[in-house]
Amino acid sequence: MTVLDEIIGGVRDDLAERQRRLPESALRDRVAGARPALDAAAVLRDAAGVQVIAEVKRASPSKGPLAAIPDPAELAGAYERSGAAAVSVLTERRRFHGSLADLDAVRAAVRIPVLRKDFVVTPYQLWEARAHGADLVLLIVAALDQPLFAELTELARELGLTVLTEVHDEDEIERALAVNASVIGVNARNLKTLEVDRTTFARLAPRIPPGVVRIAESGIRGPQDVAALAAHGADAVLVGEALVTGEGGPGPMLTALRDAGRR
Ligand SMILES: O=P(O)(O)OC[C@@H](O)[C@@H](O)c1c[nH]c2ccccc12
Repeated sequence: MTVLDEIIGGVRDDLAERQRRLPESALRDRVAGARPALDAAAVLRDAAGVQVIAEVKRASPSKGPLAAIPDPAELAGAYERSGAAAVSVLTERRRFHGSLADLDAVRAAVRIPVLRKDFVVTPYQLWEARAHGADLVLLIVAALDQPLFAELTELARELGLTVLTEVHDEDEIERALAVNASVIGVNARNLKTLEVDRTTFARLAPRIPPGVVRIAESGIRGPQDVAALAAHGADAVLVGEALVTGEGGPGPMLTALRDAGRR
């Protein structure tokens, strides 16, 4: 059993509990009354430089607790003021200490696109994402078989959500392209082993066709890493730990990351 399998087991248990409390039909009603999702793909590609998706991240399976983040809305506001293109909110509870309440708080606090970052394995979670104001949703190819991945991609699009399709090898890029993924995130962390390989983006980026938004995810420590990823064609970077643990708050680090990604 991999770490990913273990995480998904917990996600399914928590999900069953939420589904008992709130039927999908109630979520659908909420979605019908929600304001439409923002066009996030357009925001993530900007000729002026590498865009930063800043993550609200309290903890991770690999590092344990990172930051308490008592007020996610305040952190997200700081991200927005410091020039983040989008905010990622981890909603997984057991390993990342996140929640849909965090997503609600962040959604209410910022005008930029918001990503629901979780281990999505059922349509219900996509309805949840939209009902709670997400513009983007993460789909992890390694967590899904191809028919389910295709089904979730299609439903997400119907809901107006931009899919950030996460891959970590060549085979997964092929699977992403088979469903016409428009935004691909290359995760330097292998979710089955939790190991980070910082050469992953440089190796895989050439396999992603032009026209697809290319995002480098995980293990970005500071400006030097962003400069290297920019040279390898990253449109955006997804950063958690370096922002939530940075001295002097997230602002200075975010500014430095953006400066390093200028073109
Ligand atoms: O904290 P980091 O190393 O900057 O990583 C952020 C983000 O890439 C990471 O949280 C992440 C990427 N893909 C995921 C999938 C699930 C949970 C978390 C993730």
